[in-house]
Amino acid sequence: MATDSSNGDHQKAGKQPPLPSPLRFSKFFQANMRILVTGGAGFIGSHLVDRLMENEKNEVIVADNFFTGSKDNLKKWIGHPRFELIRHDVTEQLLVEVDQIYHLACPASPIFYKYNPVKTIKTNVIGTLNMLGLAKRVGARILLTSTSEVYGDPLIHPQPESYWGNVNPIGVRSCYDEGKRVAETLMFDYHTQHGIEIRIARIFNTYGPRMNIDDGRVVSNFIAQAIRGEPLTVQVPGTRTRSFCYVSDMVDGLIRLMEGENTGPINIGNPGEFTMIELAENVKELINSTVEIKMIENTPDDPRQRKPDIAKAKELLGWEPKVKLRDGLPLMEEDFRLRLGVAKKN
Ligand SMILES: NC(=O)c1ccc[n+]([C@@H]2O[C@H](COP(=O)([O-])OP(=O)(O)OC[C@H]3O[C@@H](n4cnc5c(N)ncnc54)[C@H](O)[C@@H]3O)[C@@H](O)[C@H]2O)c1
Ligand SMILES: O=c1ccn([C@@H]2O[C@H](COP(=O)(O)OP(=O)(O)O[C@H]3OC[C@@H](O)[C@H](O)[C@H]3O)[C@@H](O)[C@H]2O)c(=O)[nH]1
Repeated sequence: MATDSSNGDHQKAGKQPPLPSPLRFSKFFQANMRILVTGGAGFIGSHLVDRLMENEKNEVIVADNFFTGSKDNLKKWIGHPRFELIRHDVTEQLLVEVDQIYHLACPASPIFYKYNPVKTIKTNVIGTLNMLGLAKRVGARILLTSTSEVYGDPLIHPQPESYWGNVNPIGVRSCYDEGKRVAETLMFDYHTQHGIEIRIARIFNTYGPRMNIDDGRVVSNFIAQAIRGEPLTVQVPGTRTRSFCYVSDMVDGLIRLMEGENTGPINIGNPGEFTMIELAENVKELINSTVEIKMIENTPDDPRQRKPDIAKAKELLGWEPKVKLRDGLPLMEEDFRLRLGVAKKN
């Protein structure tokens, strides 16, 4: 294991950050905080927007190309005076005046990020470069949603931030995991070279309401299958593990990271670890005990195990997840039943 203690945390920039807008220092007028959320029409992004909009001092701008996201996720904010939605692809430049940038834009489900791998890596590399260029011009603080996938198929378990990972650079997942690794590198290079204030969250598998029904990720697949009375498709061997974080906990962690003093990278995830068979059994028990569990083929390079070490998040952000898997699944079930139009039988 590589244990370089200078792995990003508290790294001191060589340069002073660019000055934020003069409005920030205006004597007589308390400006609202302008916040850009890229990928804000997606699953995590739209929950983040909900939370940011609760604060009346925030103006929120969402930039999204709607590849996996949808206006529907933001419908309650469209037309609100503190909210703006822009159809924009982050691989192109964006000129807006903001104080903070939450940079989430990137398809997250393997079936979507593998669909057009060249576009995925462009989104991660050129998209992150563009957002860093914007942060540099306007003096904004920028947070990147990186991923547990930077640890690849991890040989250290659970994964601390100091672990450098075990990633296949030319595999079918590389457009995403190597893309995010480059995005992290760009964040630190802009921080060191230009003094940009950066924050990096390494997000572990997150679930909750508003995931696309056809998203393809395991929790949304199993819940939709259980509600429809279809077999739960467990990919072989069924002993792969993941640790699932409910979306409200995730949003709380992201905001704490943005508002805190630490650059990260910081793992944000729920350390409760489950095999895919265990997950299927939980879904079966909670949602529909009549469905069967069906073993199906897996995809290449599927990480064998994943569980976050969240000691840093606890210590530096005062954060830990509150929602257990067995409490989060029924909350997601409610939303899926509404969207699928299938009521629960008593
Ligand atoms: N959900 C998870 O389990 C998880 C885990 C680790 C990291 N993350 C990261 O969190 C972020 C959000 O994930 P999510 O689960 O909400 O995914 P999502 O697919 O629901 O949301 C991604 C959003 O980004 C938009 N987008 C994609 N490419 C874009 C582009 N080129 N320009 C502008 N918009 C673009 C999509 O339309 C969508 O609204 C992603 O960066 C993802 O890598 C998520
Ligand atoms: O129907 C399914 C779907 C998936 N799976 C299994 O469930 C596990 C999790 O797969 P998912 O597709 O949900 O997500 P992964 O953990 O592979 O990737 C995710 O990791 C973190 C994020 O960056 C992204 O959201 C995504 O890349 C895998 O072992 C997969 O083989 C099933 O058993 N059945």
